[in-house]
Amino acid sequence: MTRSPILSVRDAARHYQSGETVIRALDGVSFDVFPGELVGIVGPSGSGKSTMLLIAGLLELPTGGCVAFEGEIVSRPGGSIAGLRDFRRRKIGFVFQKANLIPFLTAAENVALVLQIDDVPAAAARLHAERLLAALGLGERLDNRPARLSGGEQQRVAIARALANDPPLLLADEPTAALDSVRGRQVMELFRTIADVRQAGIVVVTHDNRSLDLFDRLVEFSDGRIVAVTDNRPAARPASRPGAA
Ligand SMILES: Nc1ncnc2c1ncn2[C@@H]1O[C@H](COP(=O)(O)OP(=O)(O)OP(=O)(O)O)[C@@H](O)[C@H]1O
Repeated sequence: MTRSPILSVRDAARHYQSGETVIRALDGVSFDVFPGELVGIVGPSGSGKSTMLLIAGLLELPTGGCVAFEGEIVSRPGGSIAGLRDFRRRKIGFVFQKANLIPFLTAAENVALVLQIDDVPAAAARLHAERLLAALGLGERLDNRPARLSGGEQQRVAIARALANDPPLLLADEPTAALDSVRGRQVMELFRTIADVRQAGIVVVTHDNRSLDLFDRLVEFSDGRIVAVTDNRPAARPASRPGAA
C-alpha cells in the first residue's frame, strides 16, 4: 500500500504505578492504520487492548513512545490531553459496547446534536443526520427514541453519530458485545462497508471471533505487547461485499 497511514502508533507504552508495582498495560506497541483498512485488535482479557484504544484515541497520553496522525506526532509523554480535545473531535469517531444514546432525544436528534455542537445550523444538521441514518438502514427509525429501538438499531445510531462529522478514523471497543450473533454480524459488516466506501480507517477491539473474516488485519495482544499480526486481505475474504453506506 503506497498511501500514508492515518494513524501511526510508535513504541507506545502505558505504565501505571500501583504502590510499589508498575503495571505495564501497554509495553512498546507499534502499528499503522491506513485509509480504508479495518483492523481487529484481539487478545485475552487484560492484554492491553482497551488501553491501546485509549492511547490511539487520544483519550490518554502514553508514558512512552508516541501517536501520529497523518504523519504528524500529536501525542507523547508529557503532552496535554486537554489540548487534544478539538483535534480528537474532528479526527476520531468512537463506538463503545453500549450505544450510550441520549434517551430523551430521537435517533435523528442524537446524531444531529454532534453536528450542532460543531456549529452546524440545526436544519442542515438534521438533514445530514437523516441521510446518514437512512444510509445505515434506519430511514424508518429517525423519530424513534432509543427505548423504541433494538440493540442493533441503537448501535447503528451510535455508529451514525460517530460518523456524523466524517472523521478519518473510527475506534470501536467491543461494539458487538451486547448484540446477538445476527445483529453483531450486521454491525461488523457495516464497519466493513464504511471502511470500503468512506475510506475511513477503523480499529475494532473484539472478542467476537465470528466476524474475523471481515478484517484486513488482526493484531493480537498479550501482556501489553503485540504478539502476532495476521494479514487477512481480500483473497482470504468472501468476494461479495455488503452494499454502500
Ligand atoms: N487505570 C489503570 N490503572 C492501573 N491498571 C490498569 C489501568 N487500566 C488498565 N490497567 C491494567 O492494565 C492491563 C491491561 O488492561 P486493558 O483494559 O487494556 O486490557 P484489555 O485487553 O482491554 O482487557 P479486557 O479484554 O478484559 O477489556 C490490565 O492488567 C489492567 O488491570
